[in-house]
Amino acid sequence: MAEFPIPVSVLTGFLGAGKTTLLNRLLKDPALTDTAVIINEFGDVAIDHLLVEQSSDGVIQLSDGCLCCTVRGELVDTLADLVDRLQTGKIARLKRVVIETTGLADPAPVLQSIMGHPALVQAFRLDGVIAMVDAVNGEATLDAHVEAVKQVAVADRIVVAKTDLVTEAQALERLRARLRKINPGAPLLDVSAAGVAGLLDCGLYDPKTKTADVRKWLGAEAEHAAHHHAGHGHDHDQRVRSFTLVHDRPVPYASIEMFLDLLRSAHGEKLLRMKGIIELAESPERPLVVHGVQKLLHPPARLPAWPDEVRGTRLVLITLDMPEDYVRRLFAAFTNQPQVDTADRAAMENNPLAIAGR
Ligand SMILES: Nc1nc2c(ncn2[C@@H]2O[C@H](COP(=O)(O)OP(=O)(O)OP(=O)(O)O)[C@@H](O)[C@H]2O)c(=O)[nH]1
Repeated sequence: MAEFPIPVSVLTGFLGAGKTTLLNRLLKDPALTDTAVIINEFGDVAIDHLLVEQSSDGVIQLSDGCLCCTVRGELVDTLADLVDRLQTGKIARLKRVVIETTGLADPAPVLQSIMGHPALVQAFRLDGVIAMVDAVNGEATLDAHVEAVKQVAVADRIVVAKTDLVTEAQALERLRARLRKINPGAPLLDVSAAGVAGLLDCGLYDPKTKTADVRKWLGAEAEHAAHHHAGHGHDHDQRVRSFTLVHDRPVPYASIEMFLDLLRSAHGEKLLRMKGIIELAESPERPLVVHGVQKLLHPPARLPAWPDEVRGTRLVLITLDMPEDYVRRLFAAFTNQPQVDTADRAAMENNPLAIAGR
């Protein structure tokens, strides 16, 4: 049987970045037995060579015990089908699902289709997003396609592949620096060092151990936000911003809920990723971990205790073309922080909370 919710890892990366190559290697690790691999292909993207044969129902039992399926239609249907097979005993065990997305995909809709589905959200939980970047073509891809920048921005882990093909060490270092800048919270791994241990179980919150790796990425993000300069070049990268919202006192749940609702309804598609820890007024001893991708918020989880001595609310937002000033004002309004009045009229007019006459 399976222990629900089953962790789902999403492997993204541009066309030819090396996703299938890495996946084939990872699948040899005994830790990945009873894993279902779902290859999310659309349109005329070539069928991946992982699939040696097609079975009538689309699910193949590989010799090592893994299941493999290609999705041409709805990912949701395939996942629901896996749950059905488990429950009817057609599949004996299922420990994990890995979804390899098509190279052009924005991973957010994939994540949303799982986490936004009332039944699937019971059966599956997002473990993490792994983005692969090709060391040879990475820079050009990031320049040409904002989707590639988004893939990197939402990732929990970034893997640089084909480093063996790069002859110029400086070029590789430049790419690494750029990736760190787009997403400072995610560890950056060389494909040669990327194994199951570093890539899976990489989500923010682990329901088994009831712990969250909050401190690590919050620290990195905060550091990044503090040193974020306009920089130069890389138009797409410039559009991606990360910033941290901090409040030192407990916040009522209703305020946080309203803040998040407004933020998502006004700017959902600009909010690439949000992660954070919240000190609730109702129960300040047990921090609330929130974790979202675009409009979608994962079911918030409560930690049994604070991971360290730092209390308060810290929310990190990774955004694309989002007016930071608006978000800061909105957050300040909900956390009752006195607002510093600036001459930024546009921001005030855009603020649904702005009180007339003030
Ligand atoms: N030298 C070298 N070649 C690699 C590496 N990783 C992948 N490749 C090669 O790059 C090509 C594309 O790799 P795939 O693993 O198919 O890439 P993919 O991301 O799955 O590609 P799509 O499914 O088309 O998006 C293949 O010819 C691989 O053999 C690497 O680390 N080093």
